[in-house]
Amino acid sequence: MTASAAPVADPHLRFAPPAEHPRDIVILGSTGSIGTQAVDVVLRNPDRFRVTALSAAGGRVGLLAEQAHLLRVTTVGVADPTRVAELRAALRERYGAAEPLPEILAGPDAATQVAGLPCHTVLNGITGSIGLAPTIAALSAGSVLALANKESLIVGGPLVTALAAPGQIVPVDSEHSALFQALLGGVRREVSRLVVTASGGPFRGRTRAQLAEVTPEEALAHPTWSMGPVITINSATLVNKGLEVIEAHLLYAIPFERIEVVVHPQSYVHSMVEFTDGSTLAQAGPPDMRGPIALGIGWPERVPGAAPSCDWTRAHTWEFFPLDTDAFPAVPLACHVGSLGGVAPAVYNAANEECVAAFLTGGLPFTGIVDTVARVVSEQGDDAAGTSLTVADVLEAETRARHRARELTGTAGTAGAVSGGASGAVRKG
Ligand SMILES: NC(=O)C1=CN([C@@H]2O[C@H](COP(=O)(O)OP(=O)(O)OC[C@H]3O[C@@H](n4cnc5c(N)ncnc54)[C@H](OP(=O)(O)O)[C@@H]3O)[C@@H](O)[C@H]2O)C=CC1
Ligand SMILES: CC(=O)[C@@H](O)[C@H](O)COP(=O)(O)O
Ligand SMILES: [Mn+2]
Repeated sequence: MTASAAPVADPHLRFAPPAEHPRDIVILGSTGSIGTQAVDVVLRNPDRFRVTALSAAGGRVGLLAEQAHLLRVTTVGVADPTRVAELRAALRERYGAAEPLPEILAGPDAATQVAGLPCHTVLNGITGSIGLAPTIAALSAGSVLALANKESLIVGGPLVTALAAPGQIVPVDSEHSALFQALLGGVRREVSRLVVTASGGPFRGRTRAQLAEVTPEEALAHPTWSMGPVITINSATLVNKGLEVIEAHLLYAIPFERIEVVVHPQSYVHSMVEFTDGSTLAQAGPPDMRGPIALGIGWPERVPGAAPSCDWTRAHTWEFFPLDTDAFPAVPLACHVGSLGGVAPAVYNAANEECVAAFLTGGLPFTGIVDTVARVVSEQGDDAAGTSLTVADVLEAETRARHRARELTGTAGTAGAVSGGASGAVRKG
């Protein structure tokens, strides 16, 4: 895959005009881990941010209604149309009888419609490749895209990078926010390597044989971050780090050979940029996503007190280890699909989303996740690899990969992925 010559995330460029306060923000996935932390950042900074619209799948309508009321939004989107009556009742309870309710958009395209509303910045905090259409809508509307939903960039690949103007995407993923900040230390031709840190997940140090019997409960116990279930399992398999290497390649137009992963169990150093003169710039802070979220929606300004800073009065140690790719082959597999390009990253991601669902429901052993993804990639990853990509290509590749993953895991006919994927509609299962 050749990344576009101009990086879509570039801290030296300002896509939007100088910030006006308060800045209008749209939050997609507002009821999730990223979304609730974003709401927290906004509520603590009412002079800087005004949220105009929210969207969610529909699993937590009480929370969604509470957020809508607290933020006084004009529009609420919900992907599952069967939850509208409950949402309206929850809104009415909070707004009282007299006050008009926000407009409700419902159905599989609700998030995409919300993403296309006029605003300064759209924060995409949806989980899974179902975030692709909203990402495209936000970019097409000319908004800044504060991107947590890495899957949309990865499955869309050159489609998304071609649509984004240089500087239009501001990363929210902690590693990519760190790279973004460290890249300010030099110009692109002076960058020699991107070094992406990985916590190593709850099973760091185990051999492949020791991974065979681990349970969903153990895999959901991330050592340093509290996140939604899909990314938490992805951190345990290191698929998250594989996705993040592709994400770094697409955001910063750096070839895979110059992107490295290093295991750093404390999750204080969020990533590093090495420059041609041998100097390395690292970005650090205690693991707290409110920092990258605030930077993503506030860029180019920093939000004072957004997240705690390091406590240098206390002795502590930061360790770094090489990645064990025998126990955790997801990262080299991701580099392989990233280099193939075309739909190969979409196949990797779609198969993984299905396998994570199968693992969480007890239908697949932990090591079966990446084994199955590798099998689906070997069968389907070369299809349309490296060719120009359309949304239809991505959706078709995803459907085939999901189908094959379900066949291989024996979950065909079940509810499937936690998020329905780029071609799906709403949260299932
Ligand atoms: N959590 C974290 O710290 C980090 C997350 N990320 C990335 O951010 C994204 C979100 O992760 P996270 O917050 O952990 O996930 P969660 O599972 O906690 O939240 C997902 C959110 O997406 C919503 N959603 C799901 N499907 C749809 C849909 N079809 N339309 C609209 N909304 C939908 C959910 O709604 P509902 O509540 O109704 O189900 C929920 O609000 C992922 O891409 C993840 O990889 C990246 C770095 C860190
Ligand atoms: C907070 C964040 O950005 C996550 O993507 C985090 O990086 C997950 O931790 P791992 O390093 O274990 O994947
Ligand atoms: Mn991350």
